[in-house]
Amino acid sequence: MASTGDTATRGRPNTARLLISCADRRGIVAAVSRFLFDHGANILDADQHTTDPEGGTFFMRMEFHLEGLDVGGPELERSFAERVGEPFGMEWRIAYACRPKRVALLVSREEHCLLDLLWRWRRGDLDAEIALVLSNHRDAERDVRGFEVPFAHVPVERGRKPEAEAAMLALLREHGPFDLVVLARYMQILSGDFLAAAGAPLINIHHSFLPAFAGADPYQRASERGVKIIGATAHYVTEELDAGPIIEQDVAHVSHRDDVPDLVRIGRDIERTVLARAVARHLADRVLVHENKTVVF
Ligand SMILES: Nc1nc2c(c(=O)[nH]1)N[C@@H](CN(C=O)c1ccc(C(=O)N[C@@H](CCC(=O)O)C(=O)O)cc1)CN2
Repeated sequence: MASTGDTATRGRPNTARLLISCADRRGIVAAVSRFLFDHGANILDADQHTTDPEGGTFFMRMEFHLEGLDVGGPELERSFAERVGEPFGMEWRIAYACRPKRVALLVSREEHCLLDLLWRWRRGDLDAEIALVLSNHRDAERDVRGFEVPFAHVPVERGRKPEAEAAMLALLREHGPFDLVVLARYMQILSGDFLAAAGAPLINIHHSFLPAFAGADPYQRASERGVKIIGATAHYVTEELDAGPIIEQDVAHVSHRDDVPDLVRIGRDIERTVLARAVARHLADRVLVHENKTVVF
């Protein structure tokens, strides 16, 4: 399992990230680099990927210094659209790293992923502002308040999930805007209406190596199947349960000697590390989604 070092997301101040996807063709890298050069940008990091040089899809991430730029953000974006974006038929955006992204965390009873993210944030290893924790239980309340983060309890009563989701959306609006909502072992299925209204992408940590054992109780089902590895998967949340674009995964070996509590215990470390990696990559604008898959730079 990789070290936690790869979850640090200290953004470079005064930089921006240009993210691009488009039909692959010759001249894209040259056009983007020339555009940035012409506007006085100093490129700090460049990465690209193509699914197929002949007719595939091209992806690019360029990180560059804003210092020395001859125009401001809005004019830069207007100029990029005219000179590069439209001629190449690009889907693109520019993310400015000047302000930390605002993050809300959702949790149910299992607190290991929540606390891991809060500890990384307090240590300065997560370049974000964690501005709200929502939970359908009160178990984490005392710990969250210890981090001086607002905590709200929104119970989900049987047959009254729409009311709970409405209350959660109101709290997200009150404490927002948010750039990301993280389901840190939040164990309620969210409706499509909630996802559409949340106002930010959502990342979930599923406690199995998807697509195996999607849904509830994956460790119980894995044990019954006699698996020799268990895993965790961080993915963007879609209306279809545990079927969103996968961002990060990892596994650990287990054996016939491990019962379900052992799998749960071993799984906790995988879950929290995988989630932290996925959140870090999202916060660093390193994840592009195409169809139901991701390109992670
Ligand atoms: N729309 C989505 N909502 C959620 C997703 C998702 O991918 N899309 N991921 C889940 C997390 N999860 C597994 O990782 C999961 C959570 C809950 C359940 C489930 O069956 N929940 C029951 C109630 C359980 C309870 O009351 O304790 C339910 O919601 O009816 C399965 C998988 C988070 N949400």
